[in-house]
Amino acid sequence: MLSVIRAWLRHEPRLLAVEHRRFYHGYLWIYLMLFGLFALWLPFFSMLQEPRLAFVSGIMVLLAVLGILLHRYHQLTLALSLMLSALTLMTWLSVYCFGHSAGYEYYFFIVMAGIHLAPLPGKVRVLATLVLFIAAVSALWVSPLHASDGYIAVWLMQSTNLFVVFLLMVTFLWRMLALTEHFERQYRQDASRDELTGLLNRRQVLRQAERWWRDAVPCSALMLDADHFKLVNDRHGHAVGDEVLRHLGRLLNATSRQGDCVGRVGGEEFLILLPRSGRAEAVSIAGRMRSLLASSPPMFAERPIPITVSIGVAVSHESDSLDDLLLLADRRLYHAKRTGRDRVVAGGEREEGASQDNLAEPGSKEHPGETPQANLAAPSSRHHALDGFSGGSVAG
Ligand SMILES: Nc1nc2c(ncn2[C@@H]2O[C@H](COP(=O)(O)OP(=O)(O)OP(=O)(O)O)[C@@H](O)[C@H]2O)c(=O)[nH]1
Repeated sequence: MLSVIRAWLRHEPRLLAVEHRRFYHGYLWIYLMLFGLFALWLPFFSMLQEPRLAFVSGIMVLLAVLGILLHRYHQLTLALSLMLSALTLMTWLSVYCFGHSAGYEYYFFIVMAGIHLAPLPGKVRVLATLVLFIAAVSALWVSPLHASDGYIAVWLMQSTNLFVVFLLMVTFLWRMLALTEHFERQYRQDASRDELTGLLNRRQVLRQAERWWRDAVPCSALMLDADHFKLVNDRHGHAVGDEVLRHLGRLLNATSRQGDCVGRVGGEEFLILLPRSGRAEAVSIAGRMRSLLASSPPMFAERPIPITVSIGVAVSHESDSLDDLLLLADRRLYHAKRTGRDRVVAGGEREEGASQDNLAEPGSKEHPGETPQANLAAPSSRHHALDGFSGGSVAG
């Protein structure tokens, strides 16, 4: 039962704008605490033989339940107005009955915090603060200075109220801060991840490359592109194409080592950075990626979807700048595509010579003037003739 209530309360309001999520969770917490407070006041006021206040507390408990329900179903402003009005009224009546030395006036500060931590328009905040101020002053005017005889010691009542207000205020602020931190971390993570595959996105992987290059960390770059991916989309549909990309992402993650950096930098193009790895190790990892894909292809309707990848490998000591390194990896990827796909190209005399010729116009007939640099600057738009598959190989 408790877990059902907890799950119901913890339900993430996806339909809410992101800037309102913190407000939703933080205020739900404070509404629950107010519900508890009103529920405690009911027997407390009955004990003090204040039937009017006990009766009002009962009504406040019901209003708090209503406020929580409204809030839970995203009627945030309505719930806020209801809860803050209820607390103001309750505070006003308590000050009126017990006098303004019993500590009830402190609850006006909770209302004040509730107004100013909510995402309300500036004018509404000013107006609400003014109304609250008038309510607070009028309560002090009409109430006696000291709690009348017959109540528990005034100092005890005042201290208890002060304690409760401290508790509410600290919990509220702590909760709002914790939520702010939590959501900031989540947004930062969302901003650095590729939504489809969960890998790093283009900006983050390039940022990591810049960091390593600046710190002179030797590394290899693997530029990987799915072969004839358009055919997968055309034959099986875009949703299956997405699943294939996810599968590829998982596979790249599985084959990379701790500390490697794997990102999706274009539609079906991935960049893998291997710090402190030479050419031999990079080629071996690239080969492992290819063979793992061959042995565990993505499945659709319990049938494998044959897919291969082409990979261009470049090593940092071959280049004078990061741009050059990535450009070289991209050229080799392009060369792998031109020479049959389903292969790793990692440099070497034969490939370099051939690639120089080929790369003078790398955009091919379909994209005259497209350069590998253009491929780096924007998600892949490389198109090639659909020449037949050739057996996998490692050139270099
Ligand atoms: N399903 C899916 N398809 C995508 C996504 N991003 C890009 N694509 C598709 O990927 C295909 C890329 O096609 P091309 O650039 O012609 O490349 P290709 O068919 O893989 O051919 P080669 O790279 O030459 O082997 C296009 O059809 C895009 O629509 C994506 O996020 N999901």
